[in-house]
Amino acid sequence: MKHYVAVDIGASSGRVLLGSITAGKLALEEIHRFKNGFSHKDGHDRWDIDELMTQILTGLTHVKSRGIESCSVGIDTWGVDYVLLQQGQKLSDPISYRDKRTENAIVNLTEHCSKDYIYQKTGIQFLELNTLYQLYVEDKDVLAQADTLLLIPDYIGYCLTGKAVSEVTNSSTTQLLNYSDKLFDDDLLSEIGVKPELFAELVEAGTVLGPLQREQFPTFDLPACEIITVATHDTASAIVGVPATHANWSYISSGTWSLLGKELATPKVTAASFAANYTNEWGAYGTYRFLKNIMGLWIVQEIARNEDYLHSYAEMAELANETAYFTSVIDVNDERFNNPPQMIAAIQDYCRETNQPIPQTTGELTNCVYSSLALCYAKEIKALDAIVGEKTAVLYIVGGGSNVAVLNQLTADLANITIKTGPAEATAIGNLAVQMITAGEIDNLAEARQVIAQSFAGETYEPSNNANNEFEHLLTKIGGH
Ligand SMILES: Nc1ncnc2c1ncn2[C@@H]1O[C@H](COP(=O)(O)OP(=O)(O)OP(=O)(O)O)[C@@H](O)[C@H]1O
Ligand SMILES: C[C@H](O)[C@H](O)[C@@H](O)C(=O)CO
Ligand SMILES: [Mg+2]
Repeated sequence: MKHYVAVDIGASSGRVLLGSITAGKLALEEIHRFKNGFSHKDGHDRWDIDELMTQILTGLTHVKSRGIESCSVGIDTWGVDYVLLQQGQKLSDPISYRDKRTENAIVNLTEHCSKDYIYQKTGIQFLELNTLYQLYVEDKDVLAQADTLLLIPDYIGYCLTGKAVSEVTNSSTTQLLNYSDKLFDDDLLSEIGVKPELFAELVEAGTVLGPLQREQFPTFDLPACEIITVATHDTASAIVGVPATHANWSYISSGTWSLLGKELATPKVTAASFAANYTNEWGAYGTYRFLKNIMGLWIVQEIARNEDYLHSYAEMAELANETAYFTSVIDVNDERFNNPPQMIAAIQDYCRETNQPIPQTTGELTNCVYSSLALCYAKEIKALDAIVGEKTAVLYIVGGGSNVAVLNQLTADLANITIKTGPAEATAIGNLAVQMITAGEIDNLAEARQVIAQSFAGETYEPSNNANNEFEHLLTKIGGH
C-alpha cells in the first residue's frame, strides 16, 4: 500500500494527516496537530517558520514510528505571505498578512497604478494583505539583499528538498500573476520596484518536487519521502477536497477565513466581478477559484483569545444557542475586524454605533458572529449567482466551520439554499488527492471528488419552514450592503 502524508497549515492550526486509498475509499488518520499564529517580533507581526518546520518534521517522525519507511508528502498553507532569502538562507521570519504595514498601501499604490489596470492583468481581488502590497511597502534594504522570494509552502518545500519553485495556485494569491501570460507580471513588479528574478519557476499543482533530504535533519528519524508540490494554497487544496457531485455547485471553505465561490474553467474578469471585488485565484488542473474572502471564524478565534481560551469552539457554539439569532449583526468584512487589539471591544463598538443590543457574554458574542456570517454568506451567494449568471443549486461548506451546525442552518434559511457539509479536513484531503493523482492511484479531479464523497459522510441542511425572511431588514442593520 502506498502512503501519503498531507501537511496542512492554516493561520490558526496545522496538522499532519496520513492517507491511503483502498477499493476506491480514502482512509485518513490524524498523526500530529499543532497551533499556529503570529507574534510581534522585530517590529512586525511574524510567523515562527522555524517552529512550523520543527512541527512538520515531528509529524513525519510519527509517521516513521508507525513503521512507514517511505511515503509521498504534500505541503499546503495560507496564502500571500513569503520568505526572502539570500544564498539559500532566510533573511528574517515572514511577516504576517495581518501586520499593520500594508494599511493604506492600496490607496498609495493606485495613485500611480490604477485598480482597473491591476485587475485587468491579474483578475485578483483587492486586499491590502496581498503580496503585491506587502512588497510595495517592504523594507528596501532587505529587498536589495534578497536573491530569492518564496511563498510559505514553497519555502517549506525548499527547506525539505533544496528545490525552489513557485506553485501556481498560491502564486496567484500574490496579485502579481498575469492570467493571460501565465507569468509573474513584469509591469506590476516594475511598479513596486521588485526584481523579477526573485521568483522561482512557476509549476502546476501535482509536480514532483524531489526527495526529502533527510541528511539535513539528523536529529529526526524520518521516512524516505517524495515531496509533491500539491495545490499549495490551502484554499486551493480545500476546493479540490470538495465532494461535489451536483451540477451548479458553489462552495464555502470555512476556517479562519470563509472563502465563498465557484470553480470556473476560465477566469471571469468583468465590470461586475471588479465592482464586487471577486477574485480569480488559480486552482488545480487549470481551474479558477472565482471567490471572495469573507473575514470568517477569525473573529471567533479572537473572541476566544480575548477570553484566554476559556471555552472550546464547540462550547462557544453551544453558548451561542442560548440567545436569539440576529439579535445583533455586524458587517464581518468591516476592516476594523481585520486585526483589532481587542476583538470583543471592536464588536461592541460596532453594535453601539449601529444602535443594536451590545453582546456581552461569550454566547452573545459568538451568536452575533454566527448571525453575521450567515447574513454575509446569503448576501454573497446572491451576488455570486448574479455575476456568474447561474443559480447555485447546492452550497458545499467544508473546513472547520462546517462543524457549526447552527451556522449551516442559518445560512440555508437566509440564502434559501440546500447546503451539504464536510469534510472538515477538506484541505488536507484535497492535498492527499493531488498526490494520489500524481501517483496514478486516482485518474483525475472528478474521480477524486467521487472518492471523497464516498469516503466521508456529510450532513445536508435544507431551508427550514421558518426560514428567516428578515434578510432585507437584517441588511439594513449593517448599512444595507
Ligand atoms: N466543533 C466545532 N465547533 C465549533 N466551531 C468549530 C468546531 N471545529 C472547528 N470550529 C471552527 O473552525 C475554525 C477552524 O477551522 P479550520 O481548522 O478549517 O481552520 P484552519 O485550517 O486552522 O485555518 P485556515 O482557515 O487558515 O486554514 C475554528 O476557528 C472554529 O471557529
Ligand atoms: C488572506 C489570504 O487570502 C489567505 O491565503 C486565505 O485565502 C487563506 O489562506 C484561507 O485559509
Ligand atoms: Mg485550513
